[in-house]
Amino acid sequence: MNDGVEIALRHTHGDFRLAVDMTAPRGVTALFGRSGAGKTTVVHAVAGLLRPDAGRIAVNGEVLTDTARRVFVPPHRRRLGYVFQEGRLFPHLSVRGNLLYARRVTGKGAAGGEFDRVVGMLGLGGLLARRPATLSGGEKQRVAIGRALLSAPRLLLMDEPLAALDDARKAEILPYLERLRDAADIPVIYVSHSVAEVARLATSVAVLSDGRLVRCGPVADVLSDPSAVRALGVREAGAILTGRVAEHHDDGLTSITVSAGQVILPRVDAPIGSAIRVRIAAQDVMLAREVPNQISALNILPVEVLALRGGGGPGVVVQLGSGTDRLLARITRRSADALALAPGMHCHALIKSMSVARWDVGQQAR
Ligand SMILES: Nc1ncnc2c1ncn2[C@@H]1O[C@H](COP(=O)(O)OP(=O)(O)OP(=O)(O)O)[C@@H](O)[C@H]1O
Repeated sequence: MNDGVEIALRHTHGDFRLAVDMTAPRGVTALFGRSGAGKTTVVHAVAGLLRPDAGRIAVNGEVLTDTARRVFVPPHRRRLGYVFQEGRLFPHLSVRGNLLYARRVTGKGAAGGEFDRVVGMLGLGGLLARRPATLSGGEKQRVAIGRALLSAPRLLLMDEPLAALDDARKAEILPYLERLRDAADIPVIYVSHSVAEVARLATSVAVLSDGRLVRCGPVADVLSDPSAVRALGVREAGAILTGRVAEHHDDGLTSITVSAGQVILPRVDAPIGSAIRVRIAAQDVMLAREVPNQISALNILPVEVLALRGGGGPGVVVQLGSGTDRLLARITRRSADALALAPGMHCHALIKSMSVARWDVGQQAR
């Protein structure tokens, strides 16, 4: 059967028109867009909370909505797990009671081994006897995710699950979401308007703008695509470097082996050999024709200019090949002209170690 979610939708809310054709493969597909882009409308259509004017939605080949054939499976029969911004746990039940709730209602759901697996994956073992009122926001969200998974869904919908949390709680829950991404064998649709979150968690990303799909594909491809920068936001734009932890140094830095060499970052809390991904913001990358000497930036990677894209303003976005990864650099047009940057040219990308935030470094299974 088809692995993933096929979404073809046409819908009008007043002046707002949604027209989306996309596939969310297995893994985490981020639905990214600014406020009002249409993300929630897509999620509601998938959940069966909205009947689109026209469209077809199928999960692993099973049709849930098909307006042409008058198919509309009601929400409660779609077997989807739904995680909202707020955990929406039952206050009168313990964490264990909340986790087992879906099973009690549907009579289906996970068997004992699955319960233990989900509790282990989300680190809920020590919380099982507690009531929701005694949990932090991040803990509540982990319970909500566990409850959704234990209803044995064929698809997990997560609608900005971190939006209500402060940065510290977000940072605490992200490693669990990474584990979920790497362990889940169902597609996950994850709504977000944070590029940093998308870079950290997504396998694929669909970028929505004004009800239209601007770009859809593997996360590393989309985040390094200069034509997606406007929709992602120029200040937030940045590409993903993948690598492995090579060495932890005594001065609080960690060396990472990447396909084009090594980069040095502030301490990465992961064992030697761990596979990691790092978001490098486009505005933190400088370019040089020659290897500069006597410069404070610790990271100098050989790169090839792949494309340049300017807008109406003084800046240009340069897409760079760095070994098998891609980077983006956002520099002034004046600098691009002074360096005579052109596709095919080899130069050097300079990245300050300290410009990479802890939040921008994530772990992945491989
Ligand atoms: N039931 C409705 N009736 C009329 N207009 C609606 C309805 N639901 C959504 N809209 C409009 O459709 C557009 C898309 O809304 P939607 O909630 O899908 O966006 P979003 O990307 O999820 O935004 P946010 O990040 O703010 O939640 C908005 O202009 C919104 O006002």
